[in-house]
Amino acid sequence: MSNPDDADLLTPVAEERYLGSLLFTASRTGLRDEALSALAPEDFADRGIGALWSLARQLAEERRRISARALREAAASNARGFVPGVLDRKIAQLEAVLEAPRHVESDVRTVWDCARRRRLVAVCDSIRQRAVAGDPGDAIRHAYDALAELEQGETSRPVRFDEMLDGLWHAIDNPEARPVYPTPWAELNRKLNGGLRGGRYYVVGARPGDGKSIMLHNLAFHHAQQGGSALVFSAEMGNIEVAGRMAASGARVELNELVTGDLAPHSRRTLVEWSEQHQQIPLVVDDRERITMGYIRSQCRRHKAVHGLDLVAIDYLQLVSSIESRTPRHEQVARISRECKLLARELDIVVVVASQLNREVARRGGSRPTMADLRESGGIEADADAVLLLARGQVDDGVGTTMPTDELHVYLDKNRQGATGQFTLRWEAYHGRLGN
Ligand SMILES: Nc1ncnc2c1ncn2[C@@H]1O[C@H](COP(=O)(O)OP(=O)(O)OP(=O)(O)O)[C@@H](O)[C@H]1O
Repeated sequence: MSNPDDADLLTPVAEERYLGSLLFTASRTGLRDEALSALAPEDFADRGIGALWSLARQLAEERRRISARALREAAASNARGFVPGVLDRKIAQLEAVLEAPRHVESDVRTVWDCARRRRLVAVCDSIRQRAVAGDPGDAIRHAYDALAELEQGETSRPVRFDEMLDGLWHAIDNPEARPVYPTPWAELNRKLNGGLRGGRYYVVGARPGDGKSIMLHNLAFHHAQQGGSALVFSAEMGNIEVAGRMAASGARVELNELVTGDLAPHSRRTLVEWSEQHQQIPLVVDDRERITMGYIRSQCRRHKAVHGLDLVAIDYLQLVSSIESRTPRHEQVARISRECKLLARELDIVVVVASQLNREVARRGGSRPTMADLRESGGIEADADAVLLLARGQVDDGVGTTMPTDELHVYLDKNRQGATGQFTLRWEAYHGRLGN
């Protein structure tokens, strides 16, 4: 703020005039209350005025009259403590620049605009500092994060009921404005009222080996095949392995042939043809092993800005590292889950996340998994818009043990926008796919 070019951002005159006219002359309390809720103490460049502002808010909340005397009394009883002489001078200063309350609205705008500019300048300064002194990759990620956070603060505000109704009617009359992305599975589409939607967070939970990755790969591939842009974070599996599974699934070639490289001539031909047809689909796999939500967020933002993005798949939640190494793991997982939800809302994209289940579920033997089994956090269940739990079908082999069948039971145990229920898919892991 020492740069002379920044002088306009300080706007002490507008601030003083604004607070003075608002506090001491505004007879219309509605106008005053609206202004008190529109600006926060930190929106003022002069910290003394910001402190007086928070006192005025306190008086308004207590339904007391705002006056110089009431402010002095409130300051005297405030735990933070105000220096009386300094406060008196500040109040006198405000009274000296008193103006008619008709300026209030334009002054609110001036103070608010300047506060936004100051925030933007502070963010630019921090980006510059990192660009000059830090790792360039980190600086770029920081820039994305910091600007997105700023933008989020700009756009999110409480919405009045009439505005909400306008939004609702707009959504009803323009269904194409909120696209639905069908999954490969008819029954799931029916239960989800057509398919997956932007802004929502879906969790797929299963025991190890029960098809979480297959489901995520099938979803992402299907989405990209329909022309939608998909980004898969595969901390568990390298990108060649993911490509192999997608190719086996799409071309209906045995996964074993791809894994061993021992392709029958017919399979090779099918695969060549399939590869030519699909090489341009908008699907990207990031197989970095150590990922954090910060990394995922910045990759998603960048991807969305450069290529567009509407579906992100994360395989799997418990492999996302936390930077808060001292907090208990269940709190870390709850936080990561919360951030997945925020990511979906902030970028208005589908976020699908695989999650491991607790060991308890294995000890219970054949019983089906429940949401309580989602490993390490009940937060996952609370945050998710929909929770799908997968379990291989089992039959008694006649000698006291069970054998897996070619069925995969899918339990939609949470569905924020529709009914819950259950359905069955065909287990075709040899092709890396789940069939209808
Ligand atoms: N070539 C293959 N042929 C037949 N089945 C296979 C083949 N490759 C993998 N599978 C089966 O696919 C399943 C793995 O599915 P998937 O990777 O989706 O499970 P997951 O739930 O993601 O497991 P994890 O929790 O270990 O990540 C296993 O049951 C495995 O036996």
